Parts: sequence; C-alpha cells; structure tokens
Amino acid sequence: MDTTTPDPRTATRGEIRIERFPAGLDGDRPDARTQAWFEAVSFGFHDGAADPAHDAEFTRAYMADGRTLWGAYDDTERPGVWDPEVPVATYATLENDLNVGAGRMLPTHQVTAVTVRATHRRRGILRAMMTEDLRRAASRGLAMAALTASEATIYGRFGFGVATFTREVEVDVRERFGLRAPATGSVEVADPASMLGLAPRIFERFHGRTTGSVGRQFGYAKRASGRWGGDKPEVDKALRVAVHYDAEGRADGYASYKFAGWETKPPTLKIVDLVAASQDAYVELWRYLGAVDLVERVRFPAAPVEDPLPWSMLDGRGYEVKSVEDVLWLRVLDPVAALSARPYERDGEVSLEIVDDLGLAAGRFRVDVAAGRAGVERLRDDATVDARVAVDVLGSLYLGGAGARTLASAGRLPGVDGTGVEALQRLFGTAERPYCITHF
Ligand SMILES: CC(=O)SCCNC(=O)CCNC(=O)[C@H](O)C(C)(C)COP(=O)(O)OP(=O)(O)OC[C@H]1O[C@@H](n2cnc3c(N)ncnc32)[C@H](O)[C@@H]1OP(=O)(O)O
Repeated sequence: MDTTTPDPRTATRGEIRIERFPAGLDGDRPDARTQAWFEAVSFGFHDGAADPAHDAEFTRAYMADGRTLWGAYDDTERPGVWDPEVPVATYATLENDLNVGAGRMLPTHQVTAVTVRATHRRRGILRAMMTEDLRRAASRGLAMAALTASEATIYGRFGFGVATFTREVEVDVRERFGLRAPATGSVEVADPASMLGLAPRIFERFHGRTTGSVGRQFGYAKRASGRWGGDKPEVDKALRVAVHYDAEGRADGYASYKFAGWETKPPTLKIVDLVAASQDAYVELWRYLGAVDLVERVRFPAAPVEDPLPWSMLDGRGYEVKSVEDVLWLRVLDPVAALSARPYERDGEVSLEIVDDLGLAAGRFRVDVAAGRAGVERLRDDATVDARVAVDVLGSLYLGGAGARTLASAGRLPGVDGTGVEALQRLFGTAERPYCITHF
C-alpha cells in the first residue's frame, strides 16, 4: 500500500493505494474525489446511491468541520467493475474538544466514516489506515483519539476502550406522570429556524459542564433547526423544538422531538436531541414533554446513566430502561499530556505500566496528584510499578466511566494485585459518570 510508512502486513498488496484529502467543492457540486468518497460511504452504510445535491451540503459541512477524508483505491482493472475512483474503503478524521472534567478541554482526534467493501475485507485495510492515522495524530501532538463504534469488537485491538454510556429510556406520560422537583424558569415552543444560532450556544454551556462531552460537528445545528432531517439535508417538517429559559430569561436547554405517527401504539414522542445546560433545564424540559397531549410515551435514546428523572417522577415505575449503549471510545496517544489534563478528586500517587501494541502510549509512568492536579512523569523501562494497564483499559478508566474494581473483577486488569486496583480506583474514580451526547 502506498502509505508513508508501509504496513509490513499489507505492503505486498501493491494494488491498493491510500489517499488523504480535504472535502472540496467544484463550483456548487462536490469535487469528483469527494463525490466518489460519498458514494463509497453510502455503499458501506447501506444508504443507496449518493445524491450530489445532498453531498454538496455535506461537503460544506465537512469543510466547516475541517475533516480529512481517507480513501483506499483498488486500481485493478476488470470488465464492468465499479469506477475505480470510488474507494474500496473510507475513513475520516476531525478534531474537537473533549471535556475531561471540571470544564477542562483536551483537543481530541476523532475517527469516523470507517467502511471497507465486503470484497476487500480482512486484508488489513482498516489496520493500515488506522495505525497510520493514530501515529500521525500522536506526532501532531494530540493526546487522545476518540470514536463511536458500530460494533464493540473492532476497536479494542487498536487501543480504544469504552468510556461513556447512554441509556434508551421510555417514559410513561399518561395522567400519573408528574414531577416532584419544584418548577423553575419556563419552557416555550421555539421556531426551529432559530435553533441554527441558539442550539450551538446552549450546547456550549452543556459541553462546559459535562465530563465526557465532545464538541459538536457543524451538522448538529442544522438538525436542531429542522434544516436537516435525519441524516439528509432536507427540511424536516415533523421536527418540533421546546426551549427552557432560566429565571433570568436565558435559554439554557432545548429538546427537539417528533411525533412517531398515529400508527405507533401507544402514541409516542421521540426525542431527537435534548441538551440541558443545567439540571433544572433537564427536568423542566421533561415536565413539558410529559404534558404534551395525545401521547402516552416519550422515548429518549440518549438518557444519562445517572438520570435524575426517575427520582423526580411521582411514579418512578413509569421510567423504563430499554437498552444501554456505549457511546464514546477513547484511545490515549500521549499518556503524560492526557493524564495531566484531567482533574482528580483525591490526592495520591500511582505508578503504571501502559501496554500498547501500537507502541504509541507504551511505557512506565508515575501519576502524582496534589490538590486535584496530576504531575505525570515517565519512568525508566525497568522501574517497579503498581499496575500494568492495557491502553484500551486506560481509555475506559480515564473519565471515571468504569471503576478499576469492576474492570479487575471482569479480568481486565490481569496481574494487578488488590493494592494496585485500589490505587487506580481511588485516583481515577469520579463522583459523576461521564456523559457524551455527540455522535460522530
Ligand atoms: C468509527 C466508525 O466509523 S464505526 C463504523 C465501522 N464501520 C462498519 O461497521 C461498516 C462495516 N464494516 C466494515 O466496513 C469492516 O468490516 C471493518 C471496517 C469493520 C473492518 O475492516 P477490514 O479492513 O476488514 O479490517 P482489517 O482487515 O484491517 O482487520 C483489522 C483487525 O480487525 C479485525 N476485525 C475486522 N472487522 C471486525 C469485526 N467486524 N469484528 C471483529 N473483528 C474485526 C480483523 O480480524 C483484524 O484483526 P487482527 O488485525 O487483530 O488480526
């Protein structure tokens, strides 16, 4: 493969060429390379043939996001074969801030749009793109990589560990629905068009106060405004939006939602996006959603794991957890920068050996926490350490989403004795569970 550093496992497959490029326009259409890339992504995610009019919108959004697109091309000529300019594999990256706790932001390398054509699967194409990409991100000084995964079995081998979860919940909003929390501020129905400007401002406040939150790409405001329905840049007339205002009249939360249709029994509202910059806003938006007439259920696919809602409901049994979904997967690229960036709730110290097959984060380190800040120092390779931790497990520990005790019970901290587990539990543990409502 034609990558800067050939992967020894795939270098013999000379017919695959890998290119990196920014999304680009040619007049008011995507340029040929970008259009062909969209074709491949649509194919990979079973979305049907790409629509150039839609793709022009997506191209503008990708340009605003500063995405880098990767395509893997097979130039082998065969009669009737699909245009060789349509990549057989795709991959894309962008960068946004991750809130690592107490509002501290860590610039994070995000990976998305991974597809490999069935005809080219299991030939090391993903491995070649991902190892090269992570190496480049690390060399650009990024301390963390992140993704959201379609399957839980793919990315652990590349050092990613699950860091946050959400729950899909369904709330019974018939007559017995009521909340104990005293009402605060007010909720008004908004003109969806106003969300183009308002949604990003509300999100920024949510983002600043929520550990685990990742900055949002351009498309989110378009969706909140109904300009992009679902995943298409087409006006969504079914989308409704309610905004919460605090006692001073400042907008501090919104819920965008849709009626699921009369054929859905019982009648249901589906929350598309709920962004609350305060707990009051969260509860009040639910009070509003629970008061909408002619519906019996409200479905929310992205509720926090620690949700105040059932504790506020007069009848907590009306809150049903349908499923739990992993959202953010984290991959430490630079242990010194990543471990010094996050805040710590207890002082103390622990020494770690990080095991990383890709070598990027491998080594021994001492984490010394005083007044909530960590000094992190690289140790000699033969230094004695308290715990040996695989880099994907470190990704799960990093935001406090998984406890060291739980991971040890699950067999994910082999060889770490009870003292080492307790040291990790004490130092990495957080009172609040991380929460990410951004998918990318
Ligand atoms: C971040 C995102 O974009 S999430 C979306 C991910 N995309 C999809 O799910 C689309 C459908 N799937 C695909 O396109 C492909 O199957 C991919 C991208 C998952 C894998 O691509 P491939 O090029 O076949 O992977 P590659 O040959 O490089 O394999 C790398 C390793 O992952 C393993 N692997 C690949 N796919 C899977 C899988 N679905 N489940 C478990 N292991 C897998 C391989 O066995 C290999 O293991 P090894 O290197 O330890 O021996």
